[in-house]
Formats: sequence, structure tokens, C-alpha cells
Amino acid sequence: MASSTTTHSLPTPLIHLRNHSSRRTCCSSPSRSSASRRLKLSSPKPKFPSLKFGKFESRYSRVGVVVVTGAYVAAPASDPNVSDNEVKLKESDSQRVLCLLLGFCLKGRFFEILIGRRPEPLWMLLTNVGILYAMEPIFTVFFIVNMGTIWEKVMAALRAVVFRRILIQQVEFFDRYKVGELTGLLTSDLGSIKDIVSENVSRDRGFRALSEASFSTLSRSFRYNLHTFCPVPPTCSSFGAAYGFRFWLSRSTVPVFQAHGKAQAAISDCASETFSAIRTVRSFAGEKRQMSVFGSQVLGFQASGIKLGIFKSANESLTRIAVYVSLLTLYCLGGSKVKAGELAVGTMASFIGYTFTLTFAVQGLVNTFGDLRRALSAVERINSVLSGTEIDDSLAYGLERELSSRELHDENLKLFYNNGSSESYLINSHYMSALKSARNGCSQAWSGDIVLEDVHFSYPLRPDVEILSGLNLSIKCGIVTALVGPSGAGKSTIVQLLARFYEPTRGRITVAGEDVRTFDKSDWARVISIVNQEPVLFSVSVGENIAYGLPDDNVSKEDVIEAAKAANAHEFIISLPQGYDTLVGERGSLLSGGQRQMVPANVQSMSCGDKFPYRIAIARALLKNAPILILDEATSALDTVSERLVQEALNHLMKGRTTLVIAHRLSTVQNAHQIALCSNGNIAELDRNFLSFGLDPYLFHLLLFALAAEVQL
Ligand SMILES: Nc1ncnc2c1ncn2[C@@H]1O[C@H](COP(=O)(O)OP(=O)(O)OP(=O)(O)O)[C@@H](O)[C@H]1O
Repeated sequence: MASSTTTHSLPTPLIHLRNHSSRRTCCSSPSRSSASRRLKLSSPKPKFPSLKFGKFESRYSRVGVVVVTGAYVAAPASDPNVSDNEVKLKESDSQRVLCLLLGFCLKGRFFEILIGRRPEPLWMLLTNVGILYAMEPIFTVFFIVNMGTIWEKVMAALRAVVFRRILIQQVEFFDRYKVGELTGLLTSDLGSIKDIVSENVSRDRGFRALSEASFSTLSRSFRYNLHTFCPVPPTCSSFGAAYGFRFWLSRSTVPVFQAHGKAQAAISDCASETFSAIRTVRSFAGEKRQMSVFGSQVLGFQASGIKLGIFKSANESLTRIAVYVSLLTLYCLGGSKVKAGELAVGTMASFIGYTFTLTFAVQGLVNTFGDLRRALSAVERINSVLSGTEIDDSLAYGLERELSSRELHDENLKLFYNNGSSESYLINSHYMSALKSARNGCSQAWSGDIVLEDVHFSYPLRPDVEILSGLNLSIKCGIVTALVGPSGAGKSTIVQLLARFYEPTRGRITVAGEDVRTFDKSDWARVISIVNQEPVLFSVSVGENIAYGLPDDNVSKEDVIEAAKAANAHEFIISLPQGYDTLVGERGSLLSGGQRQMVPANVQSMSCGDKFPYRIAIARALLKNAPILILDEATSALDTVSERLVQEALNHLMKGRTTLVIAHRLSTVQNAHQIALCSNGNIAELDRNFLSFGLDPYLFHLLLFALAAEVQL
């Protein structure tokens, strides 16, 4: 190979000109070579400050600058016409590292030294390469650890924002979306966004792939392009075509990704629905039906997965076609040039190296594009769920106020607070701050009646069906009102309005004469306790489940025990293997078969295991001590002991409170101070003496139906 100059200055147009000419020196005109030397000597001084690297400095610098300036690879490291002063370059650390990388890994010179066509010692070359190989993993660890940490923090903040945004939606939002869909947002959708970084910090993907691909293309273009190496334009155009087509393809795959995400959410929805209602499924022998529903979701997911696979394969094969066309062009055109002596073998070899680098980089980019598409459709799904809905202003305002005003001792809550007032711009703070605290509502509810005045209501998802049509009901302070009526009459709807899960579409609800809408809804829960037939227990200990009655307070163990005693649950709880610390399973299933055997037989008989959650709920309500109590009476038959225990607990709970009982038993109705019959979205108040003669439960229900059908309200 011909030898000419060592180049060592910054990449100015002047230097490019010189480099091109120096390259030609090896193959063609000597006059251009001398011209290049003249130009080289007049090159500007390097701008970078000098750093002493001892012996290695000049060698690395020289090698590196050759590449940076796009010099011809056949240029030797030393040139007798160049003075030492010129050779000693002054570059920064990063420039040196870049020089090392570029000089040894990407140049034809590397191959030529390896095959002995150049005089430089091989050990020197291998030492340099070894140093580079050692540095790479160190920087990789640094890069991945930092990127990973930053991105994990971003994702935690994002998860907190989405969770909080879901929590403060109005109740109808939860009617509209299934549990699986919402959990899917927090798991698989946010997971796809997380993958953008976590999957793309690896060597061959993401930013690295992008920089490698760009650099390979650019350096190829600068070094070989236009003058001598005709394979470059066809290679670049095939890659260009592949990129263009991929861009079009990526746009058309977004709906496919979305459909795939939806299908995945449907699977998790079906699974969570089935498992959460497992007792109902069992009791109806519904396993086969659930399997069929699940099967159809899985098949849907499979179909969308296959469709997605087809798009992915199109992407893959397109990339490969581009690579192989590029390589074939290179072999044909480059090979003929080597044969004709117009091109050095090392150059050809390095060009093949570039092409492979580009191949891997483009492959990495394809994967990154795939991640981006998935992430984009996930963002779109999260947006479509959360943007079209209305947040519950009052709840959002209350939470915002709590989180920002309070001394936060709970580290976990700081995650939500630090992300700050992301919702504050959505809230009408001026209006909200004028609302009265629910503590005022509490004190008024202890002394005043609750009145529903001409209440009309339709559920937001079925606005054309009026459930309550001008309903009037007065629930007297401190006494028990029994609400009776046939199924679907609207009893639970009244409860939901009193709890302020929904607001009446017309009319109003008052407490001691004050419209409930003048009270802050965010802590309205203080005013009302609700005990459902099927109370929900959380997957924490029995004690914590009772303490949930006052979730924001530090409830002492003594208070929990006192509440449990009043709810007649204490005996049963202490008979459990870990007492109050016994963990409650999902949906309140308390004991495994083995644990049941450890509970003494006499306790088991009085445990009314199935009604245990009901008594825990009573204990919770006792702890909460709200002035208004709403009770959906347990319908399932209890044995005499259980019935007595539960009734005693309820009597305890109802004492002195304004109580509304959705009554399913004659005894409850007979003991109530006031009876309201709900039918056709309206109320008729009944005289309790009307039922004071002995009726058996069957006759009682018959009578209710007859009344509901006959009474013109
Ligand atoms: N979230 C909802 N969205 C739309 N319609 C609803 C919703 N909840 C209940 N409904 C409808 O409102 C009507 C009244 O239901 P509601 O649950 O209040 O009756 P109910 O008297 O409590 O019946 P049951 O004694 O069987 O519980 C029913 O037709 C029911 O289908």
C-alpha cells in the first residue's frame, strides 16, 4: 500500500480536501499529493486543550483524527514530512476515546495490520483493542444503571399519577370500565411505556443503535462516497427505501397494537371477574361457561397476536432484504474494484464490517420502533380512558388539600404528593373551598332528620331510564327506618344517593335542613356508615380490616378489640391461629381447611364463618361511629346462635343513630320505628302497627309484593 501523510487536525473543509487528495496519492496522481501537503501544513490549530497521555498521545491522536476528518484509511501513522510538533495533537479525553474506537475498530488499517500488510506491531494493535474492550463494559454498566434508575423513577411517578387519576373519577367511570381494563392500564400499558427505555439500553437497540446506524452511514458516505466507491449510493438507497416503507408500516400497525392491547385487557378482565366471583361460579356450576368466555378472549388475543406477527415479519424481512441487497451490491461492485487494483482489500473488508454494523444497528432500530409503537398505543389507550371522563371535583380537591397541607409521615404517599398538583388545574378550587366541612355535616346529622325532597334520578349510563321519579322520604333522626320493596324498586339507588356516590338529577337531599351539596363530599364518608350484605374484606389482617373503619387515624389495638367485642366477633377472632393478626385471604376467605380444623369445635359452631365478614363490617362501623347508618340486612338464613349474635351486634350499632335498614326480615320491619315502601321509583310510608300482628316471613314477602303492585304512590 502506498504511504503518504499523517493527518492530525480538526475536520474542516480544508482538511477534507487534503484527505481526499492524500487518498488519491496512493492510487493516482503524485502532484495532488504535494498539493495536499501544502494544504495540510496550513491547517488550523486544534481547538481542544491538551491532556498528557504520555506515549500513547500522539499515536492515538493521529489515528483518530484520520477518521474524524474522513481521511483515507491507507494513510500511515507517521510521515517523514510532518514535524513532531504538528503530530502532537491537543484533544480532549472524549476525542481520544472516539479516536481509539474509530481508529481501530472501523478502519481497513485494522485488517491490514492483522494480515501483516502493514509494518506496525500486532501486539500494539491488540493492546489498544484490549483497552477498548475493557472500557466498553465499564461504560455500559454506568450507562445502564443510570438510565435504568432514572426511568424507574419516571415510571413510578407515572404509575402514581394514573392510579390517583383513576381513584378520583366519578363513580359512573367505574360502571363504564371493567376492573381488568383499569388494572391493564397500570400493568401492561404502563409496562409497554417502561420497555422503551428498559429494553433499549442494551447494546444493539435504542439510542446506541441509532447512533451506530447514523455513524456507520455517515462515515461510509464521507469516507468512500461519491468519488471512488460506487456501492454506497445503491446501499444507502436500499436502506432509505426500507426506512420509508417501515415508517409507513409502523403507522399502519398502531391499530393492530391497540387491538392486541385491548384483547390482553379483556383476558385479564375475564380472569379477574371469574376469580373474584368464584363462589358464585361454583354455586351455579358455571366453570364450563367461564372457560368458554375465557377461551373466546384467548382466541381473540391469539388472532390479534398472529396479525401483529405478520406485520412484524414484514418489518423483519424488509430489513433483511435491504441488508442482503446492500451486501450483494458491495460484493459485486467492491469485488470488481479490488480485482482491478482500484481498491485496497482492507477498505473492502472494513466496508463489509460497516455493513454488518449497520445491519445490527438497523435491526436494533426496528425493535426500538416496535417498542415505540407499542408505547404509543398504550399512551393512546390510557388517554382514551382517562381524558373523556370527568373527575370528581370534590374528591380531587379534598385529596389535594389533604396531601399538600398535612405533614406527610407516610413515605409511600410522598410519591403522590411529589407529583403534586397534577389535578389542581382541573378543579374549581374557588367553589370547592366555599364548601362546608363534613365535620359540620356530622354534628348536624346527630341532631337533624335526613330528607329526600322530590328526588329524580337516572344512572349516567342509562339517562333515559328514570329510576327515582319525584321521590320524597324523611328519615327521622336517631331512630330506625325500614326500607322495603320488591327487587329493582330502587332501594339500593336511594342508598347510593345518600352516600353521594351519585347526585340527584333533580330535587335535593337535606341534613337538618341543609342541602348535602353544600358539604365537602371528599370526607362525606365521615357522616355515613354503610354495612352491606357482602362486605369486602381486604387482604390484610383481621385487626387491620376492623381498623379500616378509620383509615386515616392511628387506631389502637384496644379500640379494635372493643369494636370487635361489641360486634360479637372477638371470641371467634381470638380462636383463629394468629388472632387479630390472622391474614384474611382474597375477598374475605378467612381460613384454610387446615386452619379450620385448628379452631375448637364449639367456636366453629358459633363462628357462622360465612357471616364473619358481616360482623367485621359491623365492628368497622362501630369504630367509625358515624351519625347515619345504612344497613343492607343479611338475607341468607342464619342458625339461631348466629342470628342472636348478629342481631345483638346490630342493636349495639344502631343505638342512637339515624338508621336506614333495607329490610329483608319481618322481625326487622316489626322492630323498626318507621317503615317506607319503595315502588316504581317512589315511596309510601307505612304505619308500623300495620304489621304488628304476627306474620310469617313468607306471608310478609307476599304482602310486600301485593303492596308494591297495588299501592298508588
Ligand atoms: N350502576 C347502574 N347503572 C345503571 N342502572 C343501574 C345501576 N344500578 C342499578 N341500576 C338499575 O336501577 C334499577 C334499581 O336498582 P336497585 O339496585 O336500586 O334496586 P333494589 O330495589 O335495590 O333491588 P334489590 O332489592 O334487588 O337490590 C334497576 O333496574 C337496576 O337495573
